[in-house]
Amino acid sequence: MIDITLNNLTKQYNKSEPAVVKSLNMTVSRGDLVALLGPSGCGKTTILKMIAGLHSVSDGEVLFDGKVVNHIPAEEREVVMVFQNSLLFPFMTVAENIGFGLKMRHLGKEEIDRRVHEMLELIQMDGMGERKSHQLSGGQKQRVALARALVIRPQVLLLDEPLSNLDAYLRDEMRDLILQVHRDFKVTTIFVTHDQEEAVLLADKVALIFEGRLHQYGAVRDFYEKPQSERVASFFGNRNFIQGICSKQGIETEVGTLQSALAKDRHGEKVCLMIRPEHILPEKGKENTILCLIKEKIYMGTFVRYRIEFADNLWDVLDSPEQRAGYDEGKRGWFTFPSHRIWIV
Ligand SMILES: Nc1ncnc2c1ncn2[C@@H]1O[C@H](COP(=O)(O)OP(=O)(O)OP(=O)(O)O)[C@@H](O)[C@H]1O
Repeated sequence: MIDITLNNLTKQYNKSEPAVVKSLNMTVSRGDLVALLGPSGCGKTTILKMIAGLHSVSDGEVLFDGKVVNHIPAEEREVVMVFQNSLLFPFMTVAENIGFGLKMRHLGKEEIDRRVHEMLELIQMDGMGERKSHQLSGGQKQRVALARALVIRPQVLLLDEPLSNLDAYLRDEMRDLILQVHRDFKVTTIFVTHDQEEAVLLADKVALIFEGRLHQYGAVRDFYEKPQSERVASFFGNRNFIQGICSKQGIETEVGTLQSALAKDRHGEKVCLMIRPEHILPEKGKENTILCLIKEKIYMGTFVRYRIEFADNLWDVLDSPEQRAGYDEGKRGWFTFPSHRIWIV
């Protein structure tokens, strides 16, 4: 296991175009499982490839355990990268595919057989070692690709969209396998994804990237509860924002004065408030109560989602399936949220 530090890491592919990764600073501690999350084209794969040594660094540094590795070639970095559609060698069996890296390192046949067998057990494909890649399902190919990467016992595992393109069942299986691998092999792991759900399902920590810049880095929970900007909150599915100005009485908004302890000591400051959908109750409360038009009501099985409108704002509310208030579409209803549930972004 090693620590990875990115120090002002920058990548500019073409001099005539802006950098695609811009002065990125972050540390992935040994044994962490980190998601690089962001929309398509924000530079995630480029970052991963610079860590792997597959792309040069335009400026800044990649450090492994405090040592700069910028000039160390990919094959000497003890890093493996598994691509989304990692191709297996079609002319080789599953076992030969998995053992390939060990053969290249000139290990003896017995040792190779033993470690390949270990890997086949790990990916629950014992007995399938003699199959060729065309005889495998998509999920099995992905597991073999992971085993082929891990068999050389790398210090760092880099994964490109590991759960994408898998149906719900295979997604859970692959997730369990990656978590097991991470635990058993104690390997520092970074994966890239554009899918917030994939990041949340798998990662301990998330690094959210927009246009090559790091916008927030930390525990998954903080992205929901303490997003650092409206953009970060929106990316995590939140649409409940309202602008206000802090005053002695609370926060003055277009729907009246809202109460929040966070407004204290911020008199006169303009703020953007966020309230999560599950923290809004469909009832008339003592404070922070708004009368809204029910634009939409959808029964989702485990919860009911209201889309509510007030003073040009469109918010989401999640309620239990028992629907305490039982508001109907097209009608008006009271909603409230406790002051400690307001977050200032
Ligand atoms: N080899 C390259 N030469 C020039 N530009 C490149 C190269 N590779 C990537 N880019 C550009 O760099 C930007 C970031 O690409 P990158 O693949 O790192 O993004 P990403 O966040 O991983 O996207 P996606 O989720 O779609 O894979 C894009 O604008 C892309 O066109």
